[in-house]
Amino acid sequence: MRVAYGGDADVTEADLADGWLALARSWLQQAIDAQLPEPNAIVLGTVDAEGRPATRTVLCKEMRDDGIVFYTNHTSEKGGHLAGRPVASATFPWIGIQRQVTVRGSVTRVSAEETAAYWATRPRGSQLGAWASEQSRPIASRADLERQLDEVTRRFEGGDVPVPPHWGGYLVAAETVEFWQGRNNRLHNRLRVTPRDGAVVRLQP
Ligand SMILES: Cc1cc2nc3c(=O)[nH]c(=O)nc-3n(C[C@H](O)[C@H](O)[C@H](O)COP(=O)(O)O)c2cc1C
Ligand SMILES: Cc1ncc(COP(=O)(O)O)c(CN)c1O
Repeated sequence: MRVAYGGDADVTEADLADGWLALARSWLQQAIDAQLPEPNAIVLGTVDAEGRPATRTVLCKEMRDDGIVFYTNHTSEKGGHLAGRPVASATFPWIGIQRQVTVRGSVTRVSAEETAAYWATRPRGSQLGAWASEQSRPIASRADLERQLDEVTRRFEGGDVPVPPHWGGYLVAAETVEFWQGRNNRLHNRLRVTPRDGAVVRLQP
């Protein structure tokens, strides 16, 4: 497998004139228009107490001035990592449009109000799933997991499903944001922005 990159216009420092967020949103829109699967998926890297990295995919639910937001279980493995070392790296792997954006920075929880507002938009089935699963913990069988779902389904029958205390959003602060665009001969474009001072640095590919 050997794919030659290029064909579209070069991304340049001028594309960052309106800041990283405008460019990241425009690339996300291009990923959506190109019908990439799960265009808002990010590969999220965290580190454990010994500094060993771990990655998994989550969905970015908001891109805003101060960073990007995803939702998960606070008692999951990643939740444990973030409690101990509140830093992360998140990559949008838009390989189908020869792009990649990586946001790195400190991680904080979003407010309970913000989590509640997002929770309310989730389908009831996903809400029940968040109650039914002790994310990242072992379970003996699929049947046991389905029993846990039956149990919470009964518990919340006839009413709204509240936000689980173990569930919520995290903000990965945009301390650095790198825009990568594939080019021919592996001479890709890489622009790294530091939003705090607006500095843009071009990195060798
Ligand atoms: C496309 C895709 C999207 C996902 N989105 C989320 C998500 O938004 N939140 C989440 O908790 N897990 C999501 N997952 C599951 C995670 O990848 C992961 O398995 C789970 O969060 C447990 O991770 P952990 O054990 O490292 O904490 C997603 C998986 C895929 C493949
Ligand atoms: C375990 C888990 N939690 C949360 C999410 C995010 O889902 P939603 O879009 O329903 O918030 C996903 C998405 N695949 C998931 O797999």
